[in-house]
Amino acid sequence: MDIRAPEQQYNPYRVYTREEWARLRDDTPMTLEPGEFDRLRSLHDRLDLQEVEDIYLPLSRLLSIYVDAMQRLYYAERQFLNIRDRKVPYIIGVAGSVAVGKSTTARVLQALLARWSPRPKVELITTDGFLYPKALLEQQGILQKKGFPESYDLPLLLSFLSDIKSGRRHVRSPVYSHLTYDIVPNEWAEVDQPDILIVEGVNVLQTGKLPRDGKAVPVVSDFFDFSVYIDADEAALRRWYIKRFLALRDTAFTNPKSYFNRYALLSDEEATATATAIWERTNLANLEDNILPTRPRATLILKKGADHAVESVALRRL
Ligand SMILES: Nc1ncnc2c1ncn2[C@@H]1O[C@H](COP(=O)(O)OP(=O)(O)O)[C@@H](O)[C@H]1O
Ligand SMILES: CC(C)(COP(=O)(O)O)[C@@H](O)C(=O)NCCC(=O)O
Repeated sequence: MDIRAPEQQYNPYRVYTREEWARLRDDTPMTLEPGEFDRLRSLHDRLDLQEVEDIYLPLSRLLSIYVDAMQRLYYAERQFLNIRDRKVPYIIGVAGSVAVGKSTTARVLQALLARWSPRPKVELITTDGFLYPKALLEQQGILQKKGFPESYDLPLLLSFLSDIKSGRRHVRSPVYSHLTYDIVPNEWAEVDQPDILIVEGVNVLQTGKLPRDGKAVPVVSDFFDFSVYIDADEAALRRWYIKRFLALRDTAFTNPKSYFNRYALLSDEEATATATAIWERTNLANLEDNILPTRPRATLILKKGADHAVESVALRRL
């Protein structure tokens, strides 16, 4: 037990206020066009010029240092071992609760990193493509646990990442549809030897239970070179989830093909009650049991305030 006062104990993270972090941008140029912000922003997330300048440009600068250093280490080791093979993709994981804004962060990073010079090939995948099909989740009685570790085809995700890291060409990932609430049959997203791959999903930092006999069991984050956890207080996440549900009721859910079409005619009060119930039963339970416990495994933690803006940044010490 560490009996030192909390302020004297070792903290694996250096923590920066938004203002301190923003200064680390240095002279990193803004490479996004004004018109791109709407395309990159998810429903109800916040993304403006200030957020990109203060948070994402310093992060892009930091990542360029990490990627460059890793490449040099990789070549040095290849020289030492006297082997020649192609360089492996650099993989960045993006984790956090449902409704925290992972998709926005992942898309902004993809856009910024793709504009480094010389232009790297930056691909993005979301882990929802590796959810089991709805029929299988129903059969196992876990449809209400969508997003929990047991709802994913983990061996398929691990073999996908292993193929990417081993330099395979045309690696395919299944595709998930929020509209049908299911995997799309016979549709694939293809990843073809990127320089950088961003892997976004609620559970990407999970380790599962490690076997007692010491047998090697890969976990998703074994394939990551860098990871970002997006954090926010539960009260804010709940509010964002409910607000998004109300917005989807008036848009996506009105499509007769939407799995949630039956919610399209709910009153504000009814929709709020339904969203609160889904939040508590599924997404809050998943946050508490499976997602939040992985936060201390991230390289970088972006903490958002009630207005979606990042208010502090924690970077793991090397
Ligand atoms: N039922 C739904 N119908 C349509 N789009 C949805 C639905 N649920 C979530 N989305 C969209 O899917 C994306 C991923 O959402 P989510 O997994 O909650 O991650 P995050 O909010 O952290 O990006 C977001 O762009 C969100 O707006
Ligand atoms: C599809 C998700 C599990 C997240 O997938 P991810 O890409 O993070 O693996 C989540 O967005 C979701 O739809 N959850 C189901 C419960 C709900 O409708 O809120």
